[in-house]
Amino acid sequence: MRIGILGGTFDPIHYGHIRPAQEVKQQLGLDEIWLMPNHVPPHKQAPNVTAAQRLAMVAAVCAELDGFEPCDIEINRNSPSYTVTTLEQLKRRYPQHEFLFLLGMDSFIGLPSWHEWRRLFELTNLVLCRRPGWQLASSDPMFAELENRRATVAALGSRPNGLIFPVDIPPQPFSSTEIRRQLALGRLPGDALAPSTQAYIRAHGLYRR
Ligand SMILES: Nc1ncnc2c1ncn2[C@@H]1O[C@H](COP(=O)(O)OP(=O)(O)OP(=O)(O)O)[C@@H](O)[C@H]1O
Ligand SMILES: O=C(O)c1ccc[n+]([C@@H]2O[C@H](COP(=O)([O-])O)[C@@H](O)[C@H]2O)c1
Repeated sequence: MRIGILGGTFDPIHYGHIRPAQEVKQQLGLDEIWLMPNHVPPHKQAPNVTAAQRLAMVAAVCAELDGFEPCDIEINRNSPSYTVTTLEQLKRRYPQHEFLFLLGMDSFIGLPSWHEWRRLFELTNLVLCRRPGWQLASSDPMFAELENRRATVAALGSRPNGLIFPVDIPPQPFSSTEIRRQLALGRLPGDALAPSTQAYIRAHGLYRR
């Protein structure tokens, strides 16, 4: 199977995660998307709710979507969720699958700060999703990286690593930070959250001040 992995803190999961992943699955004809919450985010403060709660919200969303699965490999590893470590673990555990790693433009611009980031290109292909508010300047070192590794859908199907596919998707102007801010003010941003996520947040009283 060809599987797209979207890793994230998902604090909480929102349509800026879900819709790009759906588009990627459809445009690339992937068999599945795995949504993978991290345990210890390498570059962020500790999440606002527990890992189990973030995974539960992700799992509820996956249950409503065809071909979406939650992946708990990082949650079950009690060490920083470095993506290269995870990809090696996934490849060992599922040698029969091909994995592609999905990420938004903000993550891509920050890639040089990731643990052993160049090894990502030995392990996988990247699918780059645009994100409102994040533009790749031609002076950015990642601009040249993208141009050197830019792939078509056909090329992506012929090589398992080293390529970047920038996917054309409708922009999704959502972020977990803004959603947490709204929730702390007592507002439920219904346009940004799946019904199951809204229900979980309400039932567990999450993100209140
Ligand atoms: N609106 C969006 N459009 C495209 N990609 C997104 C969007 N929101 C998040 N992503 C991508 O999804 C992955 C996981 O994101 P994450 O869980 O950190 O959400 P976030 O909204 O950026 O969170 P926070 O606001 O807490 O930083 C990252 O690769 C990120 O770039
Ligand atoms: O490997 C790293 O050093 C690394 C640094 C920052 C982020 N990541 C991964 O990138 C994904 C998105 O991260 P975040 O912080 O935007 O939620 C998630 O799977 C993180 O574990 C990975």
